[in-house]
Amino acid sequence: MDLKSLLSDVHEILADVDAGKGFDSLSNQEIYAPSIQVDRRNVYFILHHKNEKGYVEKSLVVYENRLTAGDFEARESMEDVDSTLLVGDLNEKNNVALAKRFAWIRPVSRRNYKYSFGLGDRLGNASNAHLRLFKNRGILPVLAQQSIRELMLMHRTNTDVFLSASWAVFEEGFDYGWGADGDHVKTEYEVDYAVKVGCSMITLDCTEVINNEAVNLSDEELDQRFNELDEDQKKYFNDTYLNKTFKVGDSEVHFTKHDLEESVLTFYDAILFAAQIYRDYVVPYNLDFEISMDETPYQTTNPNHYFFANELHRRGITPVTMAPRFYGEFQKAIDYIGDKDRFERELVVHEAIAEHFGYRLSIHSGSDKLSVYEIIGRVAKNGWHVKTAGTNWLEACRVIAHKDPKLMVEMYTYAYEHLDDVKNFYVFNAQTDGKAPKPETINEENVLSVLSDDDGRQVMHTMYGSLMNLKHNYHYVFRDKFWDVLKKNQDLYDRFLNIHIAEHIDLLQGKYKSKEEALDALEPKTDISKEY
Ligand SMILES: O=C(O)[C@@H](O)[C@H](O)[C@H](O)C(=O)CO
Repeated sequence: MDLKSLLSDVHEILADVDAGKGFDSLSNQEIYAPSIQVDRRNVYFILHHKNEKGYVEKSLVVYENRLTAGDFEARESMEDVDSTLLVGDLNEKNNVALAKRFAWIRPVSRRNYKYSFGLGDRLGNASNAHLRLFKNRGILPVLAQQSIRELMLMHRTNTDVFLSASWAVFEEGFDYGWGADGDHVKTEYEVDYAVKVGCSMITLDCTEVINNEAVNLSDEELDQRFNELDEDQKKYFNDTYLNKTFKVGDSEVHFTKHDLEESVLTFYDAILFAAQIYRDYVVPYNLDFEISMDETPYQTTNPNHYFFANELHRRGITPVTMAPRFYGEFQKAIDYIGDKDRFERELVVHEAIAEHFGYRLSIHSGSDKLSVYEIIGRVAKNGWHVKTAGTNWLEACRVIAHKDPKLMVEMYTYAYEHLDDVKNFYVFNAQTDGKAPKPETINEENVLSVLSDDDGRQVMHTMYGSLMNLKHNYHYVFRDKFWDVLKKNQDLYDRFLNIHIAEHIDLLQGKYKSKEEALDALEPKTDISKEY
């Protein structure tokens, strides 16, 4: 690296600051201008250098008083008067050093934000595009959001997820605030893991402690099971809820005997677990707390939701968000399935319950649900948290389908033929309905169509781990080729991400009133891949 030339770049930046100029005409165009930070006479920025392979290599440049510059790990450096100019990697040590200087590269709670959006980035290279889209939108992006399931299947660590998000925040100069979610944590071990990495939020997934048998019991069986409880428990539950109607906003929630007994037998274990995690982790670490029950096989009724929220409230617990399992199907990678009118009617009551107890609703598997975002945006007046994740991975697959269709055909074929790999991790239509495009019908000319087919999308959405970690003779079968294509086409990936997530938030924020209107406005009318 030509350090003398970099030193003149630093002096040019300082001169621009003194002259009150911006950084839009710097001599060195490898300086990524949004990353420039100037603090007194100290200067920090990220360099983008395109190497011979066509990959963008990123380096951190720091010009800081020599008495403190030792916090950073330099690849190379030089002294200049009382300062040190150094060039380093975007690694954990340098991220920690920067966080001492810029607190906003550390995640914050969603507590003070009305709108927040989960952007699970399975590959670790989507956050820059996301941040450029979220600037000035008034939505807190939860950039670091990978479930334990995704970490395990992708062979990633939460540290990697956290750092790739934090570096993107610095690089884009995004000081509005961002979140890091220990997503779908189910045990104390997983909660502790998320906390110790530095997550600002946990999504406590109660699936394992929710009793799903209760919902299938007859009234007699339910009553028999309920009457096995301690006398004082039964007295409390009956006195508090039986045949009671609770007013929440303009709505009401009524508890029949069935509602009460089903709610207790289904959720009381989960309530006690959530209360314990709250006591042992949320309070001590001042965590942003989300409770999710969206991956249970049965819908969360309005009485179920009220019961859960009220029992938390009695214990002095108010989550930031709660994720019931709403009416209808919120499956991975495809639009909402169900009666939208009934979805809206019940969402209104769920929203009233959330407002009554002081939290927001969280919409899980929120990606691609374009047909109900207008409803959610309009009904959730208290604000919303929408969580997407695998949908960004599919936009990376879109780059592959455009730039290396042969590779995409091979990946889809493998995913289709090995779909059983994920049968213990996900539940989706493509596993059973036999509608996914058959590999023998897919070729280099039509492989892109897989990403606009519901079942094809679900096959690719869930098989990310199998695809990226498959080896033959100790070599990765797809991973290295996948990354080679993606790194050479990061700009195209960023463009696809921007279009795709804009469709989500423009509908949620009411810019467009229907899925059709949003797609017509945002979906390219030509093959934009040819521009890259
Ligand atoms: O695949 C996963 O485990 C995640 O994408 C998870 O489903 C996601 O974080 C979520 O809950 C919202 O889509």
